[in-house]
Amino acid sequence: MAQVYDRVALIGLGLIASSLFWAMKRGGLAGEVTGYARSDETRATAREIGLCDRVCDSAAEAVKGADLVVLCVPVGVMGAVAAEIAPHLAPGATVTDVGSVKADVIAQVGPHLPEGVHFIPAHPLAGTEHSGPRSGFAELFDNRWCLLVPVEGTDKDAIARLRALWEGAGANVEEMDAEHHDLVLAVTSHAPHLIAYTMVGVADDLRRVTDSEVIKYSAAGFRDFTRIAASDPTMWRDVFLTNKDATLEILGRFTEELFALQRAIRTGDGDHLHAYFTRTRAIRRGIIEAGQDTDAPDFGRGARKS
Ligand SMILES: NC(=O)c1ccc[n+]([C@@H]2O[C@H](COP(=O)([O-])OP(=O)(O)OC[C@H]3O[C@@H](n4cnc5c(N)ncnc54)[C@H](O)[C@@H]3O)[C@@H](O)[C@H]2O)c1
Ligand SMILES: O=C(O)C(=O)C[C@]1(C(=O)O)C=C[C@@H](O)C=C1
Repeated sequence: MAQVYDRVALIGLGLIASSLFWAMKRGGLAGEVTGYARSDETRATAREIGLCDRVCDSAAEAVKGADLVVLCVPVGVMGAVAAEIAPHLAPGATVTDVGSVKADVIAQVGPHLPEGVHFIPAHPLAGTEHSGPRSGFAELFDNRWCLLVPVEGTDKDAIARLRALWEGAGANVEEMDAEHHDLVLAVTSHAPHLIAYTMVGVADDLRRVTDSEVIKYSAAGFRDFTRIAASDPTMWRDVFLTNKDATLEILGRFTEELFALQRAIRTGDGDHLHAYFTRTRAIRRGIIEAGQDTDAPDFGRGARKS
């Protein structure tokens, strides 16, 4: 695969940055990759495991001369990091991010960037419940979506280059506008995470009553909830605080449906329950038939490493 950028800087060295680093190395997509993380400990780990060609002690040093800068920090601090790096960006460089929320990140970052720097927000729809510099792996983005959310008037060549990077990292790339992105992700990722957090919290409360039975006998569905609920607290706190409106809109609809199901159970309305579950089963089958579940063994892609 051809090199896409001469110099890439990764700011924040956790799951997504480390996965992108290994994917870039696998594909020969970047010349030199520099990296910076806020904590001494993370930088020391990165040096120890060879994460980045050069680990820098400041964000300013990491972005110096870079033609691509990737912000891989929690969405709540994107603006502060952008302010820190802005004076040190090379003219003509591209700044992108991997944040799970887009409108708020655009509002935070955009105002800090100087004229002549291209800003192309992005979001790879791939992750695990693990975090930190040791958690990444080169295959994370294989056959996953990466959404680019360019603001109006962005340079087409700069977009094409970022697209080539993500495709080289294994992802399928599409463009979307920020508001739509945030609503779609509220349905497919943010609200489901909140529900998982809540369900595990409920079980934990119950555990105090029934000793360790909830954990001991936990079935597959609940185990999946516990995996999701083990995700990084800082990342998810920031996701909910920055995608507030869309998440509250979806949770409102969720609550209405839940009340309707609750009522059907109380009144013994089996027809309602059966019709509802038939509809949801068809949705799952539609996803599988469209080949969009990369975890499904039906497609021979194997289970995802996490
Ligand atoms: N984990 C996922 O499933 C997933 C998937 C797609 C996108 N994202 C997004 O990617 C971004 C990174 O998530 P991650 O899972 O890699 O998190 P992570 O916790 O593994 O890594 C975050 C890194 O940012 C560093 N950091 C935090 N604040 C900083 C600051 N002010 N300056 C410099 N470094 C700082 C942390 O020390 C850490 O190295 C987030 O915006 C998240 O929303 C996460
Ligand atoms: O598989 C997981 O652990 C994830 O939660 C990954 C997941 C998701 O919801 O699908 C989480 C947050 C992202 O912004 C993108 C991907």
